[in-house]
Amino acid sequence: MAERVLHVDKLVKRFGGLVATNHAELAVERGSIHALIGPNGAGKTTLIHQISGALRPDEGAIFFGGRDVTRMPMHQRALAGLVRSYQITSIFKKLSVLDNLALAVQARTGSSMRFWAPARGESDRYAQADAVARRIGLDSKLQALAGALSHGQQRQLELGLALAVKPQLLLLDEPMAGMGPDESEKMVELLSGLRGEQTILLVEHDMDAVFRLADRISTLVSGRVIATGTAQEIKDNPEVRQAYLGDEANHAVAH
Ligand SMILES: Nc1ncnc2c1ncn2[C@@H]1O[C@H](COP(=O)(O)OP(=O)(O)OP(=O)(O)O)[C@@H](O)[C@H]1O
Repeated sequence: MAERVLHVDKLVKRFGGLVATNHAELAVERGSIHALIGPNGAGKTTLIHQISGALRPDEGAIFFGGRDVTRMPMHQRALAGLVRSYQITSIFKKLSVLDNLALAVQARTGSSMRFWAPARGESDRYAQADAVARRIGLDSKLQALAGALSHGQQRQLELGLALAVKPQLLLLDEPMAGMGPDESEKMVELLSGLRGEQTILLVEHDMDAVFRLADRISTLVSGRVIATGTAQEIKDNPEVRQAYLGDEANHAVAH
């Protein structure tokens, strides 16, 4: 069995009388793209917040790289490689694509204060930034100002900023949100290209994208993970289909 990067064990989160996370179980394997789906209000955001450290669970545990991080503050989790996109760096619109990426590389290497570091440090950072630009399909836009990019390209750059930090696990919250069909398609292609080399836990409402991208899918209903499996197993699962009845996503699940 592949190594588990993340293991969520019987997690419980209550808001007053509401059980938003109900003994949720989740295991993410290294190198996989794992999607978390569920109807509106199922508790996806609440679960992701507990994994990133923004919210503290009432019961249960979260293991990251085999280490219990349940009580670890958010910034320490990020330093350990558990990174939510937008958490560490955000786009500087007046800087070029390449400069944005070089700054994100620097955020990881933490060398901003080492002004006496050899000049090679800077050329290394730019070489790494250039490599990330190619992975996110912006290698023809290296000198463009980030603010001049299209909406879809800015989302690609945001993905690049997260990748530049070299996370052990990247939490991606709705990467396709607000995108048109062409931009979504581009993002699906880029994320597919990361398969095997970047572990991703993805929350996404676009079921078509989820079914194409995810190696494994966990379905959350009323705070509980009712099923985990491949896209086909999830599509064929009667409980999942039942949970989506009446939801706009039912169409996507049923096809
Ligand atoms: N801070 C809070 N205080 C009280 N209730 C909350 C809070 N945050 C979330 N909830 C409730 O917890 C439940 C789960 O919400 P959550 O936002 O995690 O679901 P979701 O699956 O992310 O939904 P969506 O797909 O609509 O974004 C909902 O009933 C929501 O109203």
